[in-house]
Amino acid sequence: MKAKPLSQDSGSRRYAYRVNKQENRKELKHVKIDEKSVESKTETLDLPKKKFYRQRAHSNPFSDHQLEYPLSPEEMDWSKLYPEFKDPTTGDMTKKVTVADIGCGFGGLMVDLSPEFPDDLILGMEIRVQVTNYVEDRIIALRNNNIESKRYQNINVLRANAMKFLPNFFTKGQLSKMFFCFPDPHFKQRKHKARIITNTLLSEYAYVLKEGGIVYTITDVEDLHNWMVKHLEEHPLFERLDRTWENGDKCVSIMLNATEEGKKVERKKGDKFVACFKRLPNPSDL
Ligand SMILES: C[S@@+](CC[C@H](N)C(=O)[O-])C[C@H]1O[C@@H](n2cnc3c(N)ncnc32)[C@H](O)[C@@H]1O
Repeated sequence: MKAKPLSQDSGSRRYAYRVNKQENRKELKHVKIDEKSVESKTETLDLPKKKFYRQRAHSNPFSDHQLEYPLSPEEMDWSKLYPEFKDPTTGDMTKKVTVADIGCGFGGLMVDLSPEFPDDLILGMEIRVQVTNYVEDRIIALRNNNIESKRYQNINVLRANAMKFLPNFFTKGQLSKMFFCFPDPHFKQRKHKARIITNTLLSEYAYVLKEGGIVYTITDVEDLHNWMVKHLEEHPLFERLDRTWENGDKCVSIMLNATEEGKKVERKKGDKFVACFKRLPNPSDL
């Protein structure tokens, strides 16, 4: 008989850990923390451990993953992800998501962006289930452990295929920043169509980005960097920003150092290639 993977073997530590975290997640995920409970609250939550969230390195972006997504942005209930930003009297959100980390992986970029942009709602989109669960658990723990300062209330993650459903989540011109940090390189020629920057997808990114909004890209794979630059430069709605701009931008320095992939590249003393692009006005608006 074939052995079950550890994640499904009810006797394994990983299974027990995941079940426990899942219960926690169900209980804490959408809870707005009651300030009155702050004084009596002493329990700190441990940050999740990556070893319990292992899964395959890649997920096919063309598969049908049975993902949940709203029929239109109006149907999305953001208050579940950012309960602190729900107006208790009107029930409306006081802010909209304006920053998206596409393929956020383990969420390091959002964690570092959060205190720098406390008034922006930042959303990570991640296709892999266990990686998304890890980020959810990380944010639950960070919020819980920073109740008084209310830090990390402006970040959250959604399991989503960013190559398929972006306009279901965001209205036209909603975003001011989109990050593509160390995207999967899909090295083989026949797999290039699975890359997250393509002509068609760039038009979708241009739709959800506001005029003057920024696309940030970083990778350690030079060929992928050249690919992203070529496609973005060829697109009529994007213009590359120069090195001086990059050097003066706070997000570039965060992006260079905060992500888990970036740290891995750092340890191996690899190169990091950065390119940033500004969303231009639609020609019809000129
Ligand atoms: C190499 S990792 C980089 C993670 C993170 N940005 C970092 O720098 O540490 C690429 C991530 O993108 C995710 N991903 C790939 N295609 C995606 C898609 N279509 N939608 C959402 N996430 C995707 C992968 O699951 C993976 O976690």
